[in-house]
Amino acid sequence: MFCDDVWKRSARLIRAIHEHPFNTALSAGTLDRERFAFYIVQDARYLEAFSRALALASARATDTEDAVFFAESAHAALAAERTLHAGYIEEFGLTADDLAGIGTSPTCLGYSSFLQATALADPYPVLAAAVLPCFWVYQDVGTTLLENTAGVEDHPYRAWIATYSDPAFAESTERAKNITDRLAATTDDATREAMARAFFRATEYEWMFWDSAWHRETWPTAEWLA
Ligand SMILES: Cc1ncc(C[n+]2csc(CCO)c2C)c(N)n1
Repeated sequence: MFCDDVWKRSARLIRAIHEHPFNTALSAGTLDRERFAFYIVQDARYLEAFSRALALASARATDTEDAVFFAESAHAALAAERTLHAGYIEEFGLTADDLAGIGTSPTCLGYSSFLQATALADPYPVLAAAVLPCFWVYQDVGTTLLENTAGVEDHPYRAWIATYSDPAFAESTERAKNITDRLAATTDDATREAMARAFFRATEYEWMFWDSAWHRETWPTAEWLA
């Protein structure tokens, strides 16, 4: 199956995501607020782009059930997750001015642009493969975080962990995998190869997204603009 194959081929990258200092610190509850705040702000921007890519997947879906799934996911990305983000933004005491002053990072823009370009210019099966790591990687990381933090009281990132370890979320991941497997099974070799490349690229961006939050990535040229 396509999904099992690309997941296996991503094993080293997935391990690097689990072992990334951002995620080990998140798990230990020692992740500093500045890094998490940076992540949340970038993620809120990413989610807007991701939601548009899912809405386009819904519009382009050839199967009505798949269209429903992508439309619901587009809504969930904006609604449920924004509640989570709004909660943390309030907790960190970030004002509208603070948010406006935090530029979109190169990695956030890269991942968002990649998804939107794929949504607009690539075959529909490639788009399905490109959005899959977003579901799968978070479900995988969320479940591991829940296992590792089950006994911890008052974990500062409990709400984040609960969102991604929710069984309903595992169900969405299964749906996204089933859709992608079905599309891969019924398309040609060249498109299947493009699907694998899109899956790997998105998974690389998932690692980069955490890494960019850890380093609070900025534009190296930012200071040269007035
Ligand atoms: C960089 C980044 N990648 C994936 C997710 C997870 N995620 C966001 S929306 C959605 C599906 C619909 O709820 C999922 C799984 C995230 N938050 N940030």
